[in-house]
Amino acid sequence: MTATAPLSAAAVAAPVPVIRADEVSLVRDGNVLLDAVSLTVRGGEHWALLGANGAGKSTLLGLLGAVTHPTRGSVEVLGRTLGRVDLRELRTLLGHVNPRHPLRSPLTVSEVVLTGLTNSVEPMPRWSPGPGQRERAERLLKMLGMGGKTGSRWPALSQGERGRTLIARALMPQPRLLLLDEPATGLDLAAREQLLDSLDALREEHPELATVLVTHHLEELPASTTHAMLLRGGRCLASGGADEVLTTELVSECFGHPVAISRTDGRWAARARRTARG
Ligand SMILES: Nc1ncnc2c1ncn2[C@@H]1O[C@H](COP(=O)(O)OP(=O)(O)OP(=O)(O)O)[C@@H](O)[C@H]1O
Repeated sequence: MTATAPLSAAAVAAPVPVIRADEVSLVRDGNVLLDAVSLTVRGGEHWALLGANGAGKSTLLGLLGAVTHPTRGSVEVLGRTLGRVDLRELRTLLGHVNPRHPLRSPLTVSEVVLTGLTNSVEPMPRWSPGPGQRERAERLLKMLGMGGKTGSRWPALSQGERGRTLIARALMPQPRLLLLDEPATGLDLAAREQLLDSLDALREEHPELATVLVTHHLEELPASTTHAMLLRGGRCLASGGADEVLTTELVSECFGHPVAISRTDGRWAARARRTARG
């Protein structure tokens, strides 16, 4: 397989990692935003990317989503090296959910989801979806708990409903990897739980799909999370199986604060550790 061969169904089915970032560094204006970070994500793996504000989580997500190029190191998507292949082609394999989706017009939920096929914010002029595509949009919305809202208009949606609509939109081109940047931020308790249930359902229905989810809060991790990476100051502090990485010791070091981590019914929680008062 050469780096420049066109993507084929056979290549997509090949047992190569969905994404492999090898010692990636990113320098902007002389600042090292990421320093030699390596991450390999395989089909069916669900990664949590955690770290304090400014740790480099969104920067790494941008590299994984083929939005930015590394200053050093390499990123391979299904064995194709970023910078050597057509980015537009690679991006169809990567669903990126941006919570700041810049949509202004009052599209319906179904219309927003269908823009995932043209990778545009607004519907493309002179493009209309086929019946199979409409049916897929409806099916995804139903799986994400939005089946009763397909005709609702974007400006009238709650933040949680928008988030789930954007996940359905990102899934339209059948990506191999879904990148989720703080999907639960700003959601109330019920909306967060609905989102996490939807992510668990999605992962069950699409066992080949890989995901990388950025968050600050362990409570925002779905129970189906399999792996985790902790970033601190642009460096990888720990990376591997979720239960090996999401420990009291490592998470405390990552956030520079003593916390105690627990896991109940598959879900994680963090609380500050009490320090002895003198
Ligand atoms: N274009 C840029 N030029 C210079 N510095 C940048 C640029 N983009 C981001 N940074 C800096 O890089 C660091 C990492 O930013 P990034 O957004 O990746 O962090 P994050 O972990 O996602 O943070 P947060 O949790 O606050 O969203 C921050 O200190 C940020 O100020």
